[in-house]
Amino acid sequence: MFNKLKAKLSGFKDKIGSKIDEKAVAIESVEEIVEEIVESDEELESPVSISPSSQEVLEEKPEIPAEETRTDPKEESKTTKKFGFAQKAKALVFEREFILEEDDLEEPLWDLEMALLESDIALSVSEAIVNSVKSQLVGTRRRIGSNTGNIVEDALKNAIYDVMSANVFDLDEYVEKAEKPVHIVFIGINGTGKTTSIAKLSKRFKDQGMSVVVAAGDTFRAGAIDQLAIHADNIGVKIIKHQEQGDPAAVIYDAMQHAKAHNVDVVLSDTAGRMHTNINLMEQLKKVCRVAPPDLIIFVDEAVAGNDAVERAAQFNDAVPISGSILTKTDADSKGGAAISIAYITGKPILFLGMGQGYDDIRKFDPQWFVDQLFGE
Ligand SMILES: Nc1nc2c(ncn2[C@@H]2O[C@H](COP(=O)(O)OP(=O)(O)OP(=O)(O)O)[C@@H](O)[C@H]2O)c(=O)[nH]1
Repeated sequence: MFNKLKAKLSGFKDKIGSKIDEKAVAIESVEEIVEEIVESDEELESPVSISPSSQEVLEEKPEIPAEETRTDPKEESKTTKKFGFAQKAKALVFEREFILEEDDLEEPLWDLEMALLESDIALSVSEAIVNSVKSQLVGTRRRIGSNTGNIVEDALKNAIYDVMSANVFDLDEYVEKAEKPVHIVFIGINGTGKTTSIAKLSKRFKDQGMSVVVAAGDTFRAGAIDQLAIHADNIGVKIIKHQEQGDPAAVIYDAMQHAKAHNVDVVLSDTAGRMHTNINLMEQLKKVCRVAPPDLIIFVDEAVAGNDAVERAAQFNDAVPISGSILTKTDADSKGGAAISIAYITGKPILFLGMGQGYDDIRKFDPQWFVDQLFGE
């Protein structure tokens, strides 16, 4: 997953890491070391070992408050047991520090932006990431340990996390608290994985102890109703269906009536795949939303479509405001562009990632997990 993007980010990290090494200068500083709190008399009598972080230790004896010397020995013992004190020493440490100027980063940042664009990350998102990395790295005096790569990695992680975590939304929490039945409509173009995602989420809700009905609102594509019926049968959830070419709004309305009559928790409505440019089908979608108003509209597209998926999400969002997206086929996506861009561009969060064809191959989206994947082994 995302292997090409990982390699590109790693290349940037190495480049800036070498630049930092080039610019870093050694500095000396005195550091106060406070050793562990001494808890008892016995420990007080034994010498306390100090392991300074560098060559020279400037000694400093433990300080005992003057009035303690006047107290009864038993009381003193109690006092030290109760409060203890810290063993202190000062060490002369050698560290390195650096300041990166804008000039130092100009070329690597340009390369980073190109790498992000080649990974199908939308232009405005690439710019946001590059600007964030720049503002984190340029101009501030920073001290470094031995690993310069961590400084760059942290800057990249922060930048990518920020663009991905727009309006994070917890679907499980929403469904748990919402008035039932919760109605979720799935939209998107053909073949991106709407039906499969409905099947995966049906199983997920069922595993959480909820009752689920699926509505076969894709009356347009031959075989779509049967496909959903097979999933429903495999998972053990009820399906509401009409004839092919029937009115999807009527099917979905019936599914909601059934759910209300039988205290069903969640209704997941399939719809026919459509291009956002197909005016008739978009009108049909609006009709579905009028007749059986959804609590949530989830846009489904495939991660492998990259920028196209992001543009489609934005256009669908203009037609019928989406609540969030599911990106499918991330198991086959080496670029990661759609996953990184879609929340930033639509202002609506990614809710789940499809990661395979099995019913359990769905993962609740967590931007931190995603960012960690990009820098993991
Ligand atoms: N590798 C992989 N394949 C997936 C994933 N999600 C769906 N698919 C496959 O993508 C193909 C299309 O999935 P569907 O669920 O039929 O797509 P759809 O959007 O309902 O298609 P239409 O009914 O034509 O609108 C199927 O072969 C799925 O098994 C995924 O996360 N990973």
